[in-house]
Order: sequence, then structure tokens, then C-alpha cells
Amino acid sequence: MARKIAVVLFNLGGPDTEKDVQPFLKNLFRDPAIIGAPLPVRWFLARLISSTRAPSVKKNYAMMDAGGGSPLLPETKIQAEALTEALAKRYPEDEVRCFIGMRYWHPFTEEAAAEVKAWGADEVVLLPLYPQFSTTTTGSSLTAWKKAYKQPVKTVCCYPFAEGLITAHVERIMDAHKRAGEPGNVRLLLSAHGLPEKIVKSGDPYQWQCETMADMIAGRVPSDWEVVACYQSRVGPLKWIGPPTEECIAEAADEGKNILIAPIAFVSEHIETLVELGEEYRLVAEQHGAPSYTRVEAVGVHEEFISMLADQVEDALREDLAIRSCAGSRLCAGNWSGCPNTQAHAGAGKLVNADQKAGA
Ligand SMILES: C=CC1=C(C)c2cc3[nH]c(cc4nc(cc5[nH]c(cc1n2)c(C)c5CCC(=O)O)C(CCC(=O)O)=C4C)c(C)c3C=C
Ligand SMILES: [Fe+2]
Ligand SMILES: [Fe+2]
Repeated sequence: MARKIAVVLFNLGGPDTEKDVQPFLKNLFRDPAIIGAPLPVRWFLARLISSTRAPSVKKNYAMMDAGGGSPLLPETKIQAEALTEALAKRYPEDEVRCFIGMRYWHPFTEEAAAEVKAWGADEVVLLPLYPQFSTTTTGSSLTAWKKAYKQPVKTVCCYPFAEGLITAHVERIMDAHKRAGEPGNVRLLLSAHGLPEKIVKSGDPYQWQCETMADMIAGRVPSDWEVVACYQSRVGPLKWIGPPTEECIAEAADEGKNILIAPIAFVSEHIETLVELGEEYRLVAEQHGAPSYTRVEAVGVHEEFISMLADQVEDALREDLAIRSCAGSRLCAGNWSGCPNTQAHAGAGKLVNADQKAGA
């Protein structure tokens, strides 16, 4: 009998218009996965930070061609359509529908849960559009989902080392290099969203996954390139993991490198790629006299990426485990030691191949 298969795509969400910027920020900073303080303090901080931060953030949202809001939802809808098409071919007997559940703005995770219930899904697969697992992103979305939807689901925790993801990144990087006129003396910066250091110290696998993934990409680009993993978008007074992308750009520019910069923790274009990497950091590169600075596009609807997402859904549906690859514990959506995408942080903090090359 034909099944109704719901695939729920998790992402962060972004304001639709300028007036949504402050409430969106308030939602973000109210999340205990983002600010660990007790409730009254957190709500006070969320109100304070969102109102002080909103004016400058609004200017950044206004720089994109998205009506004063974020292009994240329209971009995610395009990915959802591509994935629905890929899955329809794999499940011709069934009805497959993708739903979008955003954490901090519409359509909220809870709205997606209500839609899935109303549709009457027989199978539900939760698929984060975050390649690496963090308690601040996928973990937070799962918490929201579990409150809103009580029936059994299959959960994909993360896919940082999936072949299709790595291939899609390498192709986007080589395309950007071509666009830049194929310069030599390249330093490739693989930039991920940062995290407060204390989150990693409490066991979050995000940094390890980002850096292992960066190693994999480094092994696939021309061997004379230098490759450095770095972290962008620092917010607030806590110590964040590093090195900061901005410093890596200044250093590369000072050393006369042709800079290629690729986002490895985002899969679509939004304020962090278009404005932060595309505009703000370009200025830093120019001010430090970089001979060239080229932003690599997010993987978006790269065929290999979408097909890899479809593989994740297929594997999740095949398995008996409620949580794919990591059933049952605190972190990584599941079993910290059992998940193939998780490991003690042996490699954390180590940069990719600049030192390896120096030592080679
Ligand atoms: C890998 C993805 C992400 C992680 C990890 C993450 C952690 C994290 N983020 C903030 C604070 C902000 N993030 C903001 C925007 C934003 N963040 C992500 C992804 C991750 N965040 C995305 C995709 C976006 C873009 C949304 C869009 O509208 O386009 C913002 C808003 C923008 C700004 O004010 O600069 C904030 C704030 C923290 C504190 C954190 C970890 C604790
Ligand atoms: Fe963020
Ligand atoms: Fe896992």
C-alpha cells in the first residue's frame, strides 16, 4: 500500500521583512541551546541583545535582494523541491512530501509538526539542513520537534563526511577558482559558523566534524593550495572557537595570497554567506591588499548534494533505529560513542594542511 512519507527539513530560519528582524533575534537568544542562563535572565538578555543588535543587523539584511529579510526560506524551498523530485523517483509507489521547520522564524518547527500531523504521514524523517551536528542547531530543532510531535520518527543526525557533500563542495570551489581566472598562490579558507568554546568543551562534535570535513576537502583540491579551516560570525562576550575567519583573511592578504573562501557549515545562501563572506570580509581582504578574494557558492541544489540528502532519507527509512547512526544518548542526537560521525576531539583546533605541508 502506498505510504505517505514526510521529510522534515530543519534550518535556522530568518526574518521575512525588516520588521521581523528584532523578534527573530529575540527568538534566537531566548533559546536555552544558545544562551544557557536560567529563564528570567535569558528572557531579559534576549530582549536586551535583540534590541541593541537589531539596527545594525537590519542594515545587513537590507543588503540582500530579499525585501529587507532573509533569502534562507526561498532558498530552502528550492532545495525542498529538488529533494522531493529526487525522492519521488526513488519511491514511485509512495507519496513523498517535504516540509520545512525553521527554528526561529516562520514556518516554525511546531508549524511543520502540525502540518505533518494534518497530512497524516505514515513515516516521518527529520533531516537537518546542517551537515554537522551541534546542540545549538540540530539539537535545538530536535528539542522543539519532540515537544510538538509525539509519534515515532526517524532522525538523521548529520552527514559531514558524506561523499556527495564533499564532492559538491569541491566542485563549487573549483568553479569559483575558474571564475577567478585560475590564479596560483592560493589559500583556500573553509569557513564555518563559530560556536562558544564552552559548548565544544561540553562535548559538542561540531568542531571536530567541521575540521575533519575540511581535511577531506583539502585532500581533493590541487596539492599546491594551502587550506585553512576557520570560524566566522562571532556573537557576544564569550570565548569562541577559532581561528576567526576575519583574522585568517587579513593574514592571507598580508602574505599576498589569492583567497578563495567557502562556507562549509551552511548549505544555502543567506546573510552569513552573502553579506558576511561576500561583503564584510571582502573589505578586510581589500584593506589588507589581497591580490584577489573570491567567494565560493554554497552547495544549494548541487545534484550530488541533493542526491546525498535523498540517500540519507533512504537509509533512515530502511533502518529500524529511531535515530540513524546514533541511537539513544545525549549528544549528536544519539549515542556519542557509537555514531560514526562522532569521535573524541583528537583533531579539534588543528588546522588543515598549512602545517602539514610545512612538515611534509
Ligand atoms: C552551522 C550553523 C549555525 C550554528 C552552529 C549557529 C550557532 C549560533 N548562531 C548564533 C547567533 C546568530 N546566528 C545568526 C544567523 C544565522 N546562523 C546560522 C547558522 C548557525 N548558527 C544561519 C544559517 C544564520 C542566518 C539566518 C538568516 O536569516 O539568513 C544570527 C542573526 C544574524 C546576526 O545577528 O548576525 C545570530 C544572532 C549563536 C549565538 C550561535 C551559537 C551559540
Ligand atoms: Fe548563527
Ligand atoms: Fe550522530
